[in-house]
Amino acid sequence: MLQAIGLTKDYGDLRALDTLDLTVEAGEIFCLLGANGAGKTTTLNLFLNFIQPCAGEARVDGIEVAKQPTDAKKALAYLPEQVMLYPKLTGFENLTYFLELSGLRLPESERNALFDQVGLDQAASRRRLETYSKGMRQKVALAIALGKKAKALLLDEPTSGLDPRASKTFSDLMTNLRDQGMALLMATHDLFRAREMSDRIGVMRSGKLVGCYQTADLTTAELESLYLQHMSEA
Ligand SMILES: Nc1ncnc2c1ncn2[C@@H]1O[C@H](COP(=O)(O)OP(=O)(O)OP(=O)(O)O)[C@@H](O)[C@H]1O
Repeated sequence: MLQAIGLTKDYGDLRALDTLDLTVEAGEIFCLLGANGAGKTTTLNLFLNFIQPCAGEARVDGIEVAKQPTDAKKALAYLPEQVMLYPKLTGFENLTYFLELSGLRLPESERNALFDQVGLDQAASRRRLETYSKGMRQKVALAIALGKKAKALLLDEPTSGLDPRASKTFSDLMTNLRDQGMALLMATHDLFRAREMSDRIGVMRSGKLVGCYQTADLTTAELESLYLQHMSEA
């Protein structure tokens, strides 16, 4: 569903992403780990067409992002570290507005059902977004993604700033989306949650994918040890 083929991005002399080859299948959660500046956000930004590759391709559902950005975008949803929604509108109004921007007019019952799916109760969905916690704002963004029937979800540092309970709720939601067939690519520093929710984990360093692991084969301690080993390699 998500495919990077020799994907490369330079900023002047700096190679921010170096010939990345990566596939995330439908029904899979792939977590990208790596130190600050390793190239995780650059990877997401290339899939989102926020930036252009210097070489290689990013593909979404077989569509080359740089060549057909509008079509690629239809299949994608994005959850940035800080969800950008309208603070003066309610969660429900935000959902309605963003779905309409995507050309979707769903009956109220279906919009309510989207909030049920992400675990935001109806009373809360009628409150202004400025009163929401980070976890609640994420739920609105996920309801929008579900409403759009996005096939793939890109996430940047989604669990930073979430308390342990909200983080666990978030993790359960992600595995639920995965089980519905969505492909999820997540940049994170949260080894514990990455280990808990993902199917595969990639470790990036200096723009390169230096390790790729099946999560089921690893304990959190083993993952941490592997991660530190990669970070200490010159
Ligand atoms: N617009 C830009 N101009 C110049 N350099 C950039 C730009 N955006 C990113 N970089 C550089 O590209 C490299 C990769 O950055 P990127 O944001 O992808 O890292 P990251 O792995 O997401 O880090 P973090 O964990 O801090 O979010 C870094 O060295 C960064 O300074």
